[in-house]
Amino acid sequence: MKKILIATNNKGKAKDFEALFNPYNIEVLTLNDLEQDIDVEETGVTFEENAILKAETVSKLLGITVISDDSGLEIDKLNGAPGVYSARYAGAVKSDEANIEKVLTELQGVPEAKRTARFRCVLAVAGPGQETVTFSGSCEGVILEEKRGTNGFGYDPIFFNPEMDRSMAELSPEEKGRISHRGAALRQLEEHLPQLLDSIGEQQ
Ligand SMILES: O=c1[nH]c(=O)c2ncn([C@@H]3O[C@H](COP(=O)(O)OP(=O)(O)OP(=O)(O)O)[C@@H](O)[C@H]3O)c2[nH]1
Ligand SMILES: [Mg+2]
Repeated sequence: MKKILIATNNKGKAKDFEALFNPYNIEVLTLNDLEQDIDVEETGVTFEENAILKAETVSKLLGITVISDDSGLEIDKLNGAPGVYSARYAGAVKSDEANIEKVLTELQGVPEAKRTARFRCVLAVAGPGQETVTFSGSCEGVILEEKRGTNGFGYDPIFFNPEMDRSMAELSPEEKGRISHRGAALRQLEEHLPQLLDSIGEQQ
């Protein structure tokens, strides 16, 4: 079985990637599976900058081809916040719970029609001797007034997807993959898959 390293420490993302790579018979590994601790500082101001930064840093460090994911939630009423700061919106320590509370407080009293938002995801593929490439996807939705569902991670319980008529956290990983920002970006990456499989094949 081929293996691909996703340059992430986020276990929720890892589950999304597993659902998306399973059909290709590719095993998903993340930075949590390595012995050394790697945490790249995200100094970029766009998803693309951060995705490239994470992929290139980890690829150079390990000398292999990796995929990174930089993603986040943009809420129109909050002028696009939390955006690239989604992971640590409520403070330096990453807490999905505290982030959700902060968003719900900021949107208190805002009617449904003005609670529009989208998830964005940029994937970067970097490898030795290869030009880094990026792929992006987005997913439109509405911020709920309270949490619904227990699947997924991050803001999934308060992100309602009109297409599925459920919150992201009420979807199975496969259902989420069909409509999510990450799924959309990965389908873009599909065109690059032969090249990607070639480069990860050589690192077995
Ligand atoms: O409900 C959600 N469903 C999703 O599908 C999703 N995708 C991203 N996010 C949010 O955006 C941050 C990413 O920030 P981020 O790209 O810097 O990742 P991260 O710091 O969590 O891990 P790493 O990959 O950097 O190691 C995450 O923590 C989440 O808060 C999501 N929330
Ligand atoms: Mg991060």
